[in-house]
Amino acid sequence: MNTHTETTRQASRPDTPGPAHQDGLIMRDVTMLLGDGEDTVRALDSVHLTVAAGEFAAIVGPSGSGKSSLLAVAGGLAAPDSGTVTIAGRPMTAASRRARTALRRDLVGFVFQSGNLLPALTAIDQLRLPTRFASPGAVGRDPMDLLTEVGMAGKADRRPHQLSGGERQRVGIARALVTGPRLLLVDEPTAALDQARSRDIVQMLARETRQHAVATVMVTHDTEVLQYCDSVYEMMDGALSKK
Ligand SMILES: Nc1ncnc2c1ncn2[C@@H]1O[C@H](COP(=O)(O)OP(=O)(O)OP(=O)(O)O)[C@@H](O)[C@H]1O
Repeated sequence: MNTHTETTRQASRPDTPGPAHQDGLIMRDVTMLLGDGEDTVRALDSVHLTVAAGEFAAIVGPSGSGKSSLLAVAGGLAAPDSGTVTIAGRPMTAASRRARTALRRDLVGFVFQSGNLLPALTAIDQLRLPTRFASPGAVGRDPMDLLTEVGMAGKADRRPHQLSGGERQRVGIARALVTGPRLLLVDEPTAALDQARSRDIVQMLARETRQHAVATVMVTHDTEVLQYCDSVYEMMDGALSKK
């Protein structure tokens, strides 16, 4: 546990203390329709999901069942047709589009399938970039400390093409964590990795989630890594149920 970061976080966000679940993600009765006319799809159908700070939740389900839609709405990238989304006590769905963008920047980290790194930047600069856009007073983490934590300190000056798939994913995860998010949304992090590297990456996500009290939601097709998660949900035709 990074005591300094935790203390600073409490001190700088006096409006969000309380039970751990209030510090995490709460989705209540969330419905989102996509498409129009006869082609309308209920991408999310009355979804309820609570992920506490420090909890690592996994979402599985067939292609087209609504998993990406769920991540998009949870992270404030898309607005649902009805229902509410709260992150660390902040109501995302009640916020204007502009306010939602600011909340997303301060509260949410995204990790994509292949790391999604910028080709021209070194590993350390991938982490420095988001800290430049953070709100004044935002609680961030030191880029080099974080690279060390994910085992990438020795390759801080390498660009993405000089890294393996697993190493790129480590940098992508570190980048998502550098602004000190309260919610981490992870989309198929092991899709391009072999089994051993997949385990390493998911174990690292589990450790980061607990040590830094982040609420983490990971979409995965990889049932092998579910053993490292605290809760597992299944998405089916837009409806979410606990497994
Ligand atoms: N822009 C859109 N317009 C209309 N329908 C859409 C749109 N985007 C997605 N959909 C539909 O919404 C449903 C949910 O899609 P979503 O991408 O959330 O599923 P998914 O579970 O993430 O799939 P995958 O595992 O293949 O990524 C699908 O039926 C999809 O065809």
